[in-house]
Amino acid sequence: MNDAENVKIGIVGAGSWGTAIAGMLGEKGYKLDLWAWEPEVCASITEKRENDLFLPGVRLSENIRVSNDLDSVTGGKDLVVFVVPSHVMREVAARAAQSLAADTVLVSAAKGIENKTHLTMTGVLAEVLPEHKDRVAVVSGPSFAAEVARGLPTVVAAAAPDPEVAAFLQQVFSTPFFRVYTNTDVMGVQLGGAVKNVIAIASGIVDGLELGLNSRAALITRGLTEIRRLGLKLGANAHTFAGLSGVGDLVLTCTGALSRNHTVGKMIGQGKSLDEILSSMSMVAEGVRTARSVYNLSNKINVEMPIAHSVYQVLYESLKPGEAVYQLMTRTLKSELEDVE
Ligand SMILES: NC(=O)c1ccc[n+]([C@@H]2O[C@H](COP(=O)([O-])OP(=O)(O)OC[C@H]3O[C@@H](n4cnc5c(N)ncnc54)[C@H](O)[C@@H]3O)[C@@H](O)[C@H]2O)c1
Ligand SMILES: O=P(O)(O)OC[C@H](O)CO
Repeated sequence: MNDAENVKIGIVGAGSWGTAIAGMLGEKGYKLDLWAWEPEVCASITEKRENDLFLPGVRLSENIRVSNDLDSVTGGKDLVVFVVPSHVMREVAARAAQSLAADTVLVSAAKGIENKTHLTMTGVLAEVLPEHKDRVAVVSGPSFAAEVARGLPTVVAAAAPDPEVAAFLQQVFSTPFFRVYTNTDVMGVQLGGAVKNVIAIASGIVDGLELGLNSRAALITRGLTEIRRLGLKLGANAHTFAGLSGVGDLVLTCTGALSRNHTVGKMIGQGKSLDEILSSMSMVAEGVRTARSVYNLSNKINVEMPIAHSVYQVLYESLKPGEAVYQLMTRTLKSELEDVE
């Protein structure tokens, strides 16, 4: 593995998060390539040094070279960071296959679970790019792009099955305002990041219905129980859910006004329809699709996830938000210690 200073980096995806990561690594001194899907994003960054579609108001380092040509961004790199929405990860990764060098480390910075396969994003990358499967990692944690872009202190986890790969990523990504902890629990780190988006929709609904702070705290706590239950069934480490990618990201997304997932939930709680909400958004709220994956996956492997199921029913089966709350509150009474391992 190349030492962290001389690493050649490609970033695939110039939405708000890919652009913020590129900006941060560019400021750190890396000369890097950034792939944008939209020609207008490419033009905006090239001409104005700003991504006015997805991260307006943030001046981007001259070290970033942006392109619509995927192969030129992924070819000959030591590290390629995939930051596209989860529903296009498979298609974009497949397009990158021919240009990737054999020893390139692949990182997912996206948060989602694929609808058809129920794979996490590193699962998708490993399936599409099998020769890289031992070098697939994830960076995840409480990190609003807009705050990272402003240089506000942020702390996340980098997880890879190989601790050396995780340590390499820690060196590459860390700055005085972006601190990275390593982990080897790739499944746990990703489940925390993906499923918190579903719980954040529920939290937004509670806020939209003006149900108060007690409700929100309860939702975060019981939401974490659901995430951990799913994670343990899928082989994750329980400690990961007490960490940055677990409770850290869950609290941020359930309480932060910057969250797209929380915003979607809030508008639903205020009476808007999902179609109406999604047609007014250019950004992705991953929890909307992940709710479907979590519903089907948890049914398949028999994991009890009542909050996540309620979100699914509100989004896709016309359950009224107030009715969902009533159903959750009147479930069979149980012991809190049932869920402690
Ligand atoms: N924005 C954040 O604060 C943040 C933080 C951490 C993780 N993430 C995760 O990063 C991932 C990317 O989200 P984002 O917030 O950067 O995106 P965004 O919502 O800001 O922008 C949408 C992105 O989707 C891309 N896109 C849409 N259709 C596409 C297609 N067919 N092919 C390729 N690209 C397509 C657009 O080019 C753009 O990059 C998501 O999984 C998200 O959960 C986001
Ligand atoms: O805006 P959201 O809801 O997609 O959340 C963004 C990040 O995942 C927060 O860590």
